Amino acid sequence: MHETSRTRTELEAERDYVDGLYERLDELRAEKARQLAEVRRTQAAGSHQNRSERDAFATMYEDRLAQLNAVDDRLVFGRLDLDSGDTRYIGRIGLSDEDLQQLMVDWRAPEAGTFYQATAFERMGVRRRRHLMLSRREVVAIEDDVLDADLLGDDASLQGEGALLAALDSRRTGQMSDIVSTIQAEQDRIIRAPLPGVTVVQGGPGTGKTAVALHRAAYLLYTHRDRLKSAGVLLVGPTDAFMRYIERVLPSLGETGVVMAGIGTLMPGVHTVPEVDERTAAVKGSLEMATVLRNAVTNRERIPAGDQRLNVEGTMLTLTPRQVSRARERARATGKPHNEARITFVRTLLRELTEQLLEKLEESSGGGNNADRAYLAEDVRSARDVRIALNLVWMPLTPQKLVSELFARPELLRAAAPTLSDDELASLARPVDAPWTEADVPLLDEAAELLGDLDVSAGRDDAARDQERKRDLANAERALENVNSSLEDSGVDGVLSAEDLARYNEVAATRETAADRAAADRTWAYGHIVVDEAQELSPMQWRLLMRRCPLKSFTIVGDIAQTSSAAGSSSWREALEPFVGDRWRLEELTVNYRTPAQIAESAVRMANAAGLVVSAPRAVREGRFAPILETVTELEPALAQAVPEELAAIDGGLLAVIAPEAILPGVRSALTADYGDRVGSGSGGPGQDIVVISPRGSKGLEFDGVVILEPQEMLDSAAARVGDLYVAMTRPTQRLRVISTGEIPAGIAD
Ligand SMILES: Nc1ncnc2c1ncn2[C@@H]1O[C@H](COP(=O)(O)OP(=O)(O)OP(=O)(O)O)[C@@H](O)[C@H]1O
Repeated sequence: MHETSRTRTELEAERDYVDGLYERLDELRAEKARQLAEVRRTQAAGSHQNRSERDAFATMYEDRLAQLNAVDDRLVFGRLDLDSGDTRYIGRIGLSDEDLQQLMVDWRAPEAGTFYQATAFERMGVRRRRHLMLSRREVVAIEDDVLDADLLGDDASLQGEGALLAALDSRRTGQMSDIVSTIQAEQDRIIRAPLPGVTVVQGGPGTGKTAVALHRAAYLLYTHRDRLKSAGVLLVGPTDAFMRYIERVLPSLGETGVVMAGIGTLMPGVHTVPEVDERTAAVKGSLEMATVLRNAVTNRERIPAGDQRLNVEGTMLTLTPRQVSRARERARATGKPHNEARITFVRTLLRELTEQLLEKLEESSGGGNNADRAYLAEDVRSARDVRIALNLVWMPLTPQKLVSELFARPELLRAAAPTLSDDELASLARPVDAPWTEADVPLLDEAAELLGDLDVSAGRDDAARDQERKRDLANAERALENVNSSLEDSGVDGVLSAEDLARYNEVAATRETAADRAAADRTWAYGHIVVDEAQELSPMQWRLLMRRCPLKSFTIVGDIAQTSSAAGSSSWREALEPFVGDRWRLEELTVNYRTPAQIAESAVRMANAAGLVVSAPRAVREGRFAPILETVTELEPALAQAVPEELAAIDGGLLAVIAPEAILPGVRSALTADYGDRVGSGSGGPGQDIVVISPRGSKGLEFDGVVILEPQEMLDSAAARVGDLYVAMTRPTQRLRVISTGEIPAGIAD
């Protein structure tokens, strides 16, 4: 048969099959919608238990429906033809027909692994791998990798090259998209790495670290559902702009159970601003702060200088330093945090003061006093003098109060931080009502650990919640016996467990998702944590994250060469050693999927010339445009000329103007004057095709075109790091233009 007509017939056959898959998807959606409507209709009636069961089902159907709706785009993307003669379709979720015959395998399932891993050298039972490219619901192209050594050319390392290059060349939207159809073998190995332990993924710019981190989160939730579902997975990124950039990827993979948080948002209820002063960030980020905070807390458990006279209902009692000191020892011996140990402290002193009151009253009445001890204890407890005296020596504290007063009162800070230099102390000083910064979050978290629960009655709430959960679980088990069969979902996921249903029950009761609850609870212990741009984390931030995952199950992705925070790391070993010793494994990503070779090479030359050693990944694309370098006398006219030219060259794509922090406001207002609402920040919003951003703000993001202003300034300014310019230069997917009123930094040109 003629080649093109053969391809046409194949294409038609694939279209038919894919039509069938969408039909099945629509059927399942209709079924879920019907079940949901039915449950809602009967919701009002019945006993409390019946109602909560129905709520649970309603929530579950809503979740399933949302999942089915999320996978419409590029539902299926691959097909494997196996040595056994079987054919297997790979897609975003698993689908089976009514007779439970498998129609499509979930990309995360073990049987789908070969789609990403098989090569001509190690075929893994695969004869042919086919990539299906869809536009809406229609197959528009197919591309085959024939894994038969005789038929192959030299380079077998890129899988589905056509599909991959099409994905890489597509215009950027300001929102990251998933790469599920073109995951490459070295990425897949990391995505499917075992759950336990710490996996560090080091990779240069554009090697897909963020993509891998997100797909790994989805893979882990799918594969280790039982272990991770209730504990959840936390994904931490550097900035809110970055979190917005990646927020749609997981839903498009059908996952809603991941808590995504910027590192500055991990203290519930505390809103933060960036820490602008590098020196302050470095001091706050160092592990010494853990000791400083411990000292700050113990210094707030004071011994008064002399005896205190306390008036209790007209009788004068004496509180001696020795009494306070003994009570403090007892309280500290409980090993509890400050606020909780305070109960022992107060109880001990109240008992002693009550004793004293009793003695005094007996003395004054000649031994004949028979006042009820309980009454006297109450008198002591409620006496104003007593309350003030006890509070002065052992004040109940919130983390916010401890930290804000520590930084606002030099004498407190000096006493708590004897090892910090005057400069370091000065960098921490600030007014008591200053806004919280991102670097304060781990300090507040540390303080919360040292202080414990302020409202000790919260302990009772926890107990009540536990009790309720046990009851939910028992109800769920009973309910499941009756209805398990109706839960079978014809192939979309498996059968629910009692735990599942209990979780849905809880969720239904509180009307929030498990992820919401986790995000709102500072002490939530996650089953796994994925950290992106991890090189930026300070030791104190690491310490916080380690606390959030007692199992120490982490995926850590980053690039040491891109570190820009003064508090960040210069080696993975140094960053992780204090927490996990050498118990971590290193994986590397070596291919740059974003930046064309001409631009990537220029960035590497610049970094090397400035003394930064970078791992230089191999760029997948040559690129059509060499970087444009301009030395000008005045910046503004040069920018005014460059922007329209670049916009035209990227033909409706997204353009970033990356400038040093100091000139950013001027650049923004100049561009806003010309382009109005089209100018945005971060990765841009709807209708925005120009963003103005600092090098650090651009971290993790990407754009079709990038204009860098004053590159030398990015290297020279007080807080500058070579990594800043390196990050800026590696953001474009198509074009780079560098404009400078001074020298163009060495290495950028050939
Ligand atoms: N296998 C792949 N198929 C298609 N696109 C890919 C693949 N791997 C990576 N990409 C694309 O390459 C670009 C860079 O990926 P990503 O942002 O994850 O890289 P990164 O290593 O986190 O980069 P950086 O460290 O510079 O922020 C993204 O547009 C991503 O979608």
